[in-house]
Amino acid sequence: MPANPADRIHAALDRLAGDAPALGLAVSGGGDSVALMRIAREWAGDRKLMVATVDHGLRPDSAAEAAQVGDWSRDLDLPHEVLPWQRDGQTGNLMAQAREARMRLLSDWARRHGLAAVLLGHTADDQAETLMMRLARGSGVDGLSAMAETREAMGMRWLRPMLRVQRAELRDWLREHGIDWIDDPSNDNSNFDRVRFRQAIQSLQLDVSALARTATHMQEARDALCHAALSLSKDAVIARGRLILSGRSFGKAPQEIRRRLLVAACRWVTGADYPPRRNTVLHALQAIELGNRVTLDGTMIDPAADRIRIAREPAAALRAPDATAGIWDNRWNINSLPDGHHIAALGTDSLGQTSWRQSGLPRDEAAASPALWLGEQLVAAPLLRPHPGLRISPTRDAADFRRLVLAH
Ligand SMILES: Nc1ncnc2c1ncn2[C@@H]1O[C@H](COP(=O)(O)OP(=O)(O)OP(=O)(O)O)[C@@H](O)[C@H]1O
Repeated sequence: MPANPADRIHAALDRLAGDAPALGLAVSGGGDSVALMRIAREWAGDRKLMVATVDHGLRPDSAAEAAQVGDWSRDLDLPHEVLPWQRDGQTGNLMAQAREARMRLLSDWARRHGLAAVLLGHTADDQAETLMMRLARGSGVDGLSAMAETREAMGMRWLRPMLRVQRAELRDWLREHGIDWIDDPSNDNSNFDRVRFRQAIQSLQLDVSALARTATHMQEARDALCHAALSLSKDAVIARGRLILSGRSFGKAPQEIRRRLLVAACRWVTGADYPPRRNTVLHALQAIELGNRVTLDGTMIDPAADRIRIAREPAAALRAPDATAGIWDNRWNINSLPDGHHIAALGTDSLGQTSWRQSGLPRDEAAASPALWLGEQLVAAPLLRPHPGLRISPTRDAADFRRLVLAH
């Protein structure tokens, strides 16, 4: 492995960015992202690089710091944009909100400019800290995989080409090249978990690269689990917004593989961004083993000897807001809804009873009104046959299911 951090980052950029013609750089002004900006600039050649700084407005100097990154970008002939965060009176964990807002602002910016991906300046130290924080929380293989070098989130691709380089190496590189950066005082504030873990790593003299390697081994183990779950998912059948898994191969698989498949199935049916809580999934797995019907995060799971059917839970579908066109219940594209019609759901509840409700109307009124039924049946009420004017298609297909099985 070449000793120079810049060479190693160039090699990582070759591997991760391929020949993407336009990339974004997220630069806070801290040492890591300033080094990334310089090193990516040397590497870029004919590629278009653009820089953005999110001004969270949480410290008095934040606007001046963002402007400073603008000056440094100009020196390198790179276009720069400041993205201000408008924090509209939200309460709760400020750091988590700031992180979420930063990713959202950066992904919107990157899409606006047609950028293929955004580069982030996380280092082996950030990876080691993340691993230790997750270890302390009792995380499993997924959590201990810490940060991936490439990731899709918020409709954007994120690349971390510096995960195998240590912060100290980058600081030396910056000093050697006479390059300035901004020291954020919150990086030393031990009120933050991450800072406390950083200090613990230092005081125990733990090897940051070895910790980061553990994260890489965990990623490999996770990939193997995903691969096993993917082979099992090949038996799945998709029918009218439902998934049917083969009961026989599901029953024979190890619990961790069954858990992954069930999480993916559940997310596929509902379109949820996040997986259901681990305990609720384990509870559902137990019910399946006993052959009992169970609900999980807005889905209804109906096990039988030879198949397990995962459908949208009717009560959850009925809570979805009314729609006249567009996407309904995060599952169906409704391109044309005939005049005077509205959307309703029909399904079976956990006791096997058919629910016959729609949009909160009493049954008699609902029966009298023209409605489109979605769910286990797709018909126009009260005629109980497909409405000729209806154009409707599912928002997800089998390829999306496979993507979810591999997602982390
Ligand atoms: N305000 C910001 N504007 C743009 N990008 C940011 C901002 N804050 C963080 N990032 C991006 O996320 C990465 C990781 O964030 P983190 O909070 O660990 O970094 P930092 O301590 O702010 O600064 P640095 O990593 O540059 O030393 C940064 O390297 C940078 O790519």
